[in-house]
Amino acid sequence: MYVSIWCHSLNLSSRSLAIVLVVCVTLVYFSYSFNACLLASISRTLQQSNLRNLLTLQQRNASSEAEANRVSNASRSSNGNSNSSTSAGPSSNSSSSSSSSTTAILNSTVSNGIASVDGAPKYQMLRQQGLRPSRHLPDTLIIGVKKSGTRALLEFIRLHPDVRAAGSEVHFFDRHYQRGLRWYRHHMPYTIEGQITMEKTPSYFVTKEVPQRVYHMNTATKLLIVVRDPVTRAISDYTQAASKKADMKRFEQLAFVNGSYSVVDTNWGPVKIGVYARYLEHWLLYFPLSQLLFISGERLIMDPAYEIGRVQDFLGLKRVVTEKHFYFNATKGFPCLFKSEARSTPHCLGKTKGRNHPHIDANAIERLREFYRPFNNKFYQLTGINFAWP
Ligand SMILES: Nc1ncnc2c1ncn2[C@@H]1O[C@H](COP(=O)(O)OS(=O)(=O)O)[C@@H](OP(=O)(O)O)[C@H]1O
Repeated sequence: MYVSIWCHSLNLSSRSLAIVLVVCVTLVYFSYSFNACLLASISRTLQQSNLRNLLTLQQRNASSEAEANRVSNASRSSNGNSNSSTSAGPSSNSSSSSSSSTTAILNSTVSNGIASVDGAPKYQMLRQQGLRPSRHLPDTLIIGVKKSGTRALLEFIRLHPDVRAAGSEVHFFDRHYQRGLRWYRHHMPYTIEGQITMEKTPSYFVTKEVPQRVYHMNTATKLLIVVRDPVTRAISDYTQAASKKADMKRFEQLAFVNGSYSVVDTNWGPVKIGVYARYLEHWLLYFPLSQLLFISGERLIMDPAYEIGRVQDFLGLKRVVTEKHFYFNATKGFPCLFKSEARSTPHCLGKTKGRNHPHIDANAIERLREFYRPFNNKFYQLTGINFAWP
């Protein structure tokens, strides 16, 4: 009645009234439906993530008692209890003075190797189910080798729901060691029980102090090492440096002493890093070969699923990341990722990965190959793998 009076007073015809009413009803209907959909979608998302976490936990609990031992091992050695290890240890000489200073740092900075997130409301649901997300020191490190495909490896393996990784290179063991393990742990992502914490800093492989420091953090740390033909690696390293410095000398001028190709400049970083055997020998003073996994940088490009399969086996993970997650992107010239098996969200590494290399004189390349050959052979012998670099 009021509407009719109102319409009369506005001198509207009954047709106009009908149109106004239809528009109003439609608006009310759409607004109601939109809100209902929004609420349903939010609630579905919450339920799914919750369920996924529960499933992950159940899977891990069922399949991996050893994994639980590993986690408790990590906590033990975080407490400075590295003597309880059954893995290969350093020679008594090498662990003397700096060993005790390391232990001092451990004792002063870490109470139990774990930082939990009590009080954060977003974790309330997980806590109600007895799951306590917390930050842990890494169980696994990608220690190198620079420019061999370490970023690709990390991006590929972190597709696995049981792997959580620090986003950027933390450089704890080579640059920030004095900040202590509490600082390091704070840079790790939150994990729930059964998830692996991972970090990659490629300079760890070539930094002298790092093997002993990792050993003192956790003797059971698993080490992933991507290696690539040292000549291509050197050129890649040079290409990266040249991209940051406009007046960089040519590769051939830097790789050899006095500009001739007779003497290789072994003090030049890009050349020096490629003598893998020298650095590996140092790591083997602290860790048995069984704790190291070598990944071929070449094969990581040609057949990423194969290499990621090996990595999952090595880490005791179910093979969740498979060939279904990869596709070859012809524009990029490299394998790229689907972030799920449903082949959604394609993703390639950024522009700094997969750069065009400058042309290098073939004689310079041949001379470098000759230089590396004995070191490569030594590396094959130490690892038991023939990488067949030319
Ligand atoms: N899928 C995919 N996409 C792009 N690039 C790939 C991929 N897999 C391996 N690579 C190779 O990774 C090289 C860079 O190595 P790193 O990630 O170890 O570099 S870094 O040390 O972290 O700077 C990079 O070296 P450059 O080609 O010289 O850029 C690549 O050859």
